[in-house]
Amino acid sequence: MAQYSRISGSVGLITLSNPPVNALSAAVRQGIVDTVEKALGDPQVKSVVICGQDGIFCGGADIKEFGKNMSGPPLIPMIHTIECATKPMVAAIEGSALGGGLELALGCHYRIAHSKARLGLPEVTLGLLPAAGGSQRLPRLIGVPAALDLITTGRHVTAAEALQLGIVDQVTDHATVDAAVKFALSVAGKPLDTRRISTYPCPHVSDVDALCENVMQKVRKSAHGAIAPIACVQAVRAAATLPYTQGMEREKELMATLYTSGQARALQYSFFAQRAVSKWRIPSGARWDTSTPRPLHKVAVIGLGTMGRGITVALAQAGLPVITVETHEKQLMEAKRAVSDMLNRGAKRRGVAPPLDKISYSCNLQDLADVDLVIEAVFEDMTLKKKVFRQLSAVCKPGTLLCTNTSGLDVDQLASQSRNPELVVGMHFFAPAHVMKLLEVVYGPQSSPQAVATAMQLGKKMGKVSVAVGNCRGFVGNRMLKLYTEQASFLLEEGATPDLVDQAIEEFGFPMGVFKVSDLSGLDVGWRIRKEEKLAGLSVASGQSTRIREGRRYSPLADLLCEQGRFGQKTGRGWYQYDKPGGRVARSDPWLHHFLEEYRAQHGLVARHIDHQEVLERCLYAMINEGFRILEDGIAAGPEDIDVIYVFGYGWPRHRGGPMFYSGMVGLEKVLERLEHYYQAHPDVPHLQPCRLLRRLVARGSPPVHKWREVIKNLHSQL
Ligand SMILES: C/C=C(\C)C(=O)SCCNC(=O)CCNC(=O)[C@H](O)C(C)(C)COP(=O)(O)OP(=O)(O)OC[C@H]1O[C@@H](n2cnc3c(N)ncnc32)[C@H](O)[C@@H]1OP(=O)(O)O
Repeated sequence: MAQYSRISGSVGLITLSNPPVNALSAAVRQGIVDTVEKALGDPQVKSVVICGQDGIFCGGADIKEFGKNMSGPPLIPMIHTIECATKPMVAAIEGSALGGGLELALGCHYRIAHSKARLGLPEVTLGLLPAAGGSQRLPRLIGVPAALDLITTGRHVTAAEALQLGIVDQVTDHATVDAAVKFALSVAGKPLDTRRISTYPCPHVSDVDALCENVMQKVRKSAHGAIAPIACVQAVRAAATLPYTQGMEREKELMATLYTSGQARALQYSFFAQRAVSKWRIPSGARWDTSTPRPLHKVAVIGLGTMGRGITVALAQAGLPVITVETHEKQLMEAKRAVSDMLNRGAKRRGVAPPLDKISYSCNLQDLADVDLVIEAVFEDMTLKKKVFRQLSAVCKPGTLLCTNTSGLDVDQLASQSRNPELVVGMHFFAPAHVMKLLEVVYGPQSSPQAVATAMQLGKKMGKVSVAVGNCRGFVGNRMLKLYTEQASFLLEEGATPDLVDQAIEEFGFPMGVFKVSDLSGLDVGWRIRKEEKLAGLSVASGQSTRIREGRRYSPLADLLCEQGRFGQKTGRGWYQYDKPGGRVARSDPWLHHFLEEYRAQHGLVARHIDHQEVLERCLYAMINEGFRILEDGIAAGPEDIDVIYVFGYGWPRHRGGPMFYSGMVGLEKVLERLEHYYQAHPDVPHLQPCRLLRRLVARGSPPVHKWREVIKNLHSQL
């Protein structure tokens, strides 16, 4: 797992070999120990180059080994031996040097990187810290402020930035190993005392305590309860204040707490879940590795409201020529200005030229005759969307893929409007579409493998995490969200306040509570949909109780607020009050509390004490139960799909893995027991009734989440 050869007469070349990313598995570590010993013991070898096979230096520790019994040589002494070597050790960095890979390179005396290489210590994203000396060597090499930035965020830096920071000694545009060998020849025999990073004093910072405290506060605010970023700050502080050996002890202590934490498990699960969803397969049998996407030369977006604009920006930034269509010239020009502004701002941030020339603007649908794919982003109205699909079907060339950006309407109904329903899929983007990472690709029973593959690949090209899901009301994300928001409203009826509910949810780790999100997105959006569904407004059947719809409990609270013109931030009033329409800072609203009291009195409801635990159980378990139903229905292929959707699209705290993973952490028996309890207390809320899959999993001894697919398969085969 590490190959050894001697080249140019006196350079020992060690090549890490563990495709695809040369992760430091037990075998690779053993290989490094053996080959380093060989190189150091060979009198003909005067210097050594360490590189990785297939254009990648090393992706770090083998994450698959985490949580298993440790075998093979540990990293710390291995890197220490390299640093102590009396022959110059040179790291030749191509592709990536991440985590343990960069720590290995920091143990070397010199680092030469290819200009396209990326370097970083992303352990924090896996719930860990760079515990193979990285937290102690990096601050000594580049200073405490820069090390704090890299280690607490886990961000990857380019070779150019790495050179500027002093992480690498040389950057090359040519063959990296050749450059490193040449360099190794030039430094053979030179003293190494000044090249051992662990012996460096940490560069002085005037008030290290204040600096660390400042970063700690920032990290606490953005971490939403994640513990690894905090441990990272503590480890770097140790580097700044303690001698190296004591700093290493502190690094070890901090790592011991993180390594066994549920958060590390959740984040590592999330890492693999994100990759698993790209290997999609759908009930028709089509799958990622046997379906060929269609090449896209030109794409179109119809409808330039908020969503259409964001999608256009994301497409242009991905380098795709886009033609956009709006009905009226005035709206088209307004949208053009907004899109250009967004592109200019994005380009300025990234230091590149804005891709303005990728976009053309039109008011004529006929201009779409030659596009390969259209994303329809018109108003969320089935009649309008159907009309657009009929028109597109008539205008576009044969083979054009028609995609709808609906957030929950029936994709099959839209497909039925097209001459080629097999070429229709949903592409559900999340607002703002040029920022949010999630894309739900919604397939119907007729969607061709090529249509799904093309939408999935387009999502990837746009930098999205794409998840293939089946067609149902709300798809995966919004279908589950409905249960969560519904429980939140019921809790208000029973005695809670928006402030209490949001506080519980934010303490759990969501960046924003359910009511703050509702104020931000606008209460009128849901109100319009509920009116269309005849759940709210004048079309509610007369004689219908205010709090019952279709025989189930219904909370009209949001409708009542809308009737008062309280649409959220945009009107300056919603579940909270704001200093002005468009204001962003939510303040508790005495009017709302009084309104809730009156509402309860009017409906004979007696307010009771509700604690954070109940808020979480009611809101989250109702949503999780629906997640199990979604798996039962085959709408999502596995729990990973649901979890990725929630982490990337709905602010679910990543260090809690996702709703399905979280249910496993809580214990499926407990989730089942609490749902049974709440269903008994609220028999008029059928969604609280534990679903079959949850019961089946508990009956099977609550297997870990990676085993659920087997149980789901068995359940499906019995249906
Ligand atoms: C203590 C802790 C220490 C010392 C650590 O080092 S923790 C690990 C730190 N390293 C990382 O966090 C890097 C993780 N990997 C990546 O960021 C990326 O994979 C990459 C930038 C290295 C390559 O990206 P890309 O080309 O897009 O490829 P994929 O991400 O799709 O990965 C390809 C497959 O490799 C598997 N993989 C990647 N890294 C690791 C790893 N460190 N250990 C084990 N396996 C890894 C990944 O899961 C993909 O597998 P498949 O899906 O193809 O089965």
